[in-house]
Amino acid sequence: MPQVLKLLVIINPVSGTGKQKGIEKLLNQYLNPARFALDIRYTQYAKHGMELAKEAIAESFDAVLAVGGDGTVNEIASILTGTDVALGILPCGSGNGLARHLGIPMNLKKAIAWINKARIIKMDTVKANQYIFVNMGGIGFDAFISNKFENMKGRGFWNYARAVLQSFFTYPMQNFTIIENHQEHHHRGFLLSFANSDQFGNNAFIAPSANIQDGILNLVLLQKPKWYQIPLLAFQVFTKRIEKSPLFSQVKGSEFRIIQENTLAHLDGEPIELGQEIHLQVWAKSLKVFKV
Ligand SMILES: Nc1ncnc2c1ncn2[C@@H]1O[C@H](COP(=O)(O)OP(=O)(O)OP(=O)(O)O)[C@@H](O)[C@H]1O
Repeated sequence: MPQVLKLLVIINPVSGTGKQKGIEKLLNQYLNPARFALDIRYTQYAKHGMELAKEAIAESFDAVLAVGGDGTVNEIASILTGTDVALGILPCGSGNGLARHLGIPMNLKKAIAWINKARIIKMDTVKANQYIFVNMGGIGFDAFISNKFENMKGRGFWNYARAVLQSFFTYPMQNFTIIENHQEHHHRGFLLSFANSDQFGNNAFIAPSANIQDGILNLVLLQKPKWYQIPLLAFQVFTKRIEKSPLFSQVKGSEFRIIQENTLAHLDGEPIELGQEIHLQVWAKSLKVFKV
């Protein structure tokens, strides 16, 4: 008989639009007790997820189930990276990028059933200066939007779309320098995404060929579309066809230095001051995650 896994459930009560209310009842009802022994803790303030993940390691839990959005996943994953403690996700955020990439259902009852039958695989994570991200980082327009979105009251897809529309036409192109193997390449672009997985969240595929198990980071440079190019670009983003766009270019590698004009970046959707120089390094197969 398979071993019962000691599972710490970490719930962010303020993530997303409140889908996590009632989650304890669902877990008690649907999580397989023959496979998981549960303990449940709530985050009480920003970054508390990191402290709770440290408790999971100190208390010899086998796995953590993150109940929240990409920010909560990032906090917990950044602590579990390089350890034997596995990460599962019950998606309750606005974008749920990594959860979607892993194929976790957005419906919580179905997501719990998914966890019941999942196995554990190892995925890559990425170091960006002294921080870790698991899904997507970036500079330029998407960093600007993540900062704007954080300061907005509402969450969810439509509020995110509103933030994008409000700034899209006025946000200027930026200079980015990409340094790989001592070779400098100068670019101008609208955004530069650091893609470990293929999507931002909400099935917006900025890097359709990115894979969390290949030891490779896809750097995607996007040019600013003219207004009449937006419908086709949006179609290409949501149908995994963006690589066909003339606005898209990409380099792949495991280590880069990036120089930007600004100091703002985002890591897994959370805005962060990373400075003008960013050192990106893939940490291959460093995080255990649940996957069907
Ligand atoms: N009890 C709390 N009170 C206030 N902030 C919290 C609390 N618990 C966690 N946080 C913070 O909430 C922030 C948002 O969390 P998260 O990213 O999971 O949700 P979201 O922003 O709604 O989803 P998404 O990232 O998918 O848009 C994180 O930065 C986290 O540190």
